[in-house]
Amino acid sequence: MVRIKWDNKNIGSSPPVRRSPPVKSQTVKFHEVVILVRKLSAISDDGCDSPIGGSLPPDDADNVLHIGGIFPIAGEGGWQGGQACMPAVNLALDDVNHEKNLLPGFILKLHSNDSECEPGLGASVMYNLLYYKPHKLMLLAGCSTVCTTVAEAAKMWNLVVTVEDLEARCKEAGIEIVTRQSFLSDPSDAVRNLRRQDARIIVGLFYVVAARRVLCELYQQKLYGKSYVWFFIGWYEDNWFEVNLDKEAIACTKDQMRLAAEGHLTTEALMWNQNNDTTISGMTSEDFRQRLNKMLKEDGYDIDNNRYPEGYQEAPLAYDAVWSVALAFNKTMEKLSKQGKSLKNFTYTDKEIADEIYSAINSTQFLGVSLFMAKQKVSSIQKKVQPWKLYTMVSGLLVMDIVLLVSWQVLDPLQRKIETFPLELSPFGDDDARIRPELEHCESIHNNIWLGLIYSYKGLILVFGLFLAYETRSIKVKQINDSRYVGMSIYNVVVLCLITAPVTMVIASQQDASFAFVALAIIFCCFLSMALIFVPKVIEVIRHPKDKAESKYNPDVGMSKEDEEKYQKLLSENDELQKLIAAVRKHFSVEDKIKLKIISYHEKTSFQKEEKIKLLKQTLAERDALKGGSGNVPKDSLIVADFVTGEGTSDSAIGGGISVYTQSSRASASDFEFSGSYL
Ligand SMILES: NCCCC(=O)O
Repeated sequence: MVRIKWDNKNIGSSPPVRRSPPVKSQTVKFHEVVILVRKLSAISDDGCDSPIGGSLPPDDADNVLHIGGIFPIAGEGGWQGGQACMPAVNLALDDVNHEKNLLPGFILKLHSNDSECEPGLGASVMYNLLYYKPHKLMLLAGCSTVCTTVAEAAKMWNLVVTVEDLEARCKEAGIEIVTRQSFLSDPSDAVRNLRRQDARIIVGLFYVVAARRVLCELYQQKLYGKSYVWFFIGWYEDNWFEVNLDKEAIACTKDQMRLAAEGHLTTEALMWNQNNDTTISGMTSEDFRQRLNKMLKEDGYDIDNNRYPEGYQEAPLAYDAVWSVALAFNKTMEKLSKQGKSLKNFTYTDKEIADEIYSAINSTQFLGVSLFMAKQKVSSIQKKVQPWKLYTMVSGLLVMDIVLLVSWQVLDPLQRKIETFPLELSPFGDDDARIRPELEHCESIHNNIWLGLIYSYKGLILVFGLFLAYETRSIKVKQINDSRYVGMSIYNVVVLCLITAPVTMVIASQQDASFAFVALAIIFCCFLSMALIFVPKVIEVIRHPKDKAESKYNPDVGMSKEDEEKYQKLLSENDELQKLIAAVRKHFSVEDKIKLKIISYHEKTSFQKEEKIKLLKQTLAERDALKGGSGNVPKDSLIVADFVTGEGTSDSAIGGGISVYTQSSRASASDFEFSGSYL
């Protein structure tokens, strides 16, 4: 899922990563998921904003499905992608709500607030969304650092932290991580430590404002040039290292920044669907671009002069995210209506329905305006190789064998032939006796032609098998990840054939030796091939005996081995968390738990965040007082989904994924029961 983007308009196929041309950074695009945003406008009494889409029914109407959003719009220094994603979300909600075959009789309504890409504020927004009615079916968030906070505070998102994932992968690949540095606002000590540790390959995970500071610092401390390799996040604007220098009081000139940035590597997601296919909404991605541009122009952005708001690249992901939520709800509702139930009355204590929702989200596939969804459509198509096709192919090969062998037998049957040798003296010393050795052959008249025919046909299949194994060598799809073993088996067959064929020709006249040699070669070959194909499967079944039982969570999607392992890990962590939650629930009140969870997270972070905790605690206390101490979070439970990107800051970053969690009780914002796995 890697693409390389050489410039913003020319997103192409996959050339290898290499050093960038002068000044311009090269960009490797990674798969990116979805960020949703919502304008911080028209804030209503409940602390959240009014619905998108004009004259929608009131909050408590039976036909409204509520979702929550924590999105980055204002603020500085982080990622304010909501500026462009918000119009995309507006478009999507409008389209979804006007699609009469989708959620018939219901509309989707988003309640959101601005996190400013600030973790503390994000936690407060989350609290408000959970605390006030109406109950939200799902919570969406964007901006990695906020997602991390929400994940920590809510103790349920369990997303892979980027940095940790990167470290684990480096370890797997035998790459030693010399040091890991983080900083709050001044990177000089962090850069100095890198120099001290003699780090030469450095991965920087921070937002663009921090990136400019780091770049200037590494210029000052001379950590640039051919002796260093810097990796930065790729979604910064193209000339990020030479803009806003005065505004941000960067103590380097443009030339110095250019020099320091020379040759750095960046990674970025390919977000726009590159095909001109009509997508689920009836638009092509170009139609979507034009509609979005029109909205942005109306909002005052000078699109004609390439002045795009932040998050423009991610806008199709935001648009598709709303469609995926709507489709998943739709699927769940159809199932529920057959059982006389409704999504509207859903509580997450109902594990069965929670599983239905999770399964619906996991198996939702459509062609969207973003590459994320377009790629899903292409897909794990590959996975829809039906078993009957495989059976047909194997049967075809078998029929071919039968035809060849029968033709051989009918047209030129194998016959017993006797080869005689010159008379030999008797080994018993009898002068009157001579022995004539005879060798029985079982062959046809045109034996060599038939053998040549069969060898050529089998040889072709062997070569084709090698080709397939080579082509699928990097595919990690469970159903077809035999390629390595198939390759090894074919290699084994080829080597044994190359040895056995000439040897049997040479020793053909020594019948017993020839027979033994061929028989042993065949047995060894079959044994090894079958062991290579089946032993790993048996080991897999022994290691993950529960796989089959849990396949209901993900009936249509083939998971990679990696995803499966993550999934298993999450399931066991989930069990632990549930036990913990049950234990904690016995001892603390609802409000205590919310405070404790949020406080424990923030204790781990910065002074700045602690300040926000104080505010949050104050808010909680005020609300306690207002509600006479009985301010519970909504009685019904909540489903939370995360559509986040895969990058973040150096001390708190978050991996991409779509996760669904269910709140196991009305207890607290952080008491959630995880009920699914990553995509
Ligand atoms: N592509 C923008 C990602 C922003 C973030 O992860 O915070």
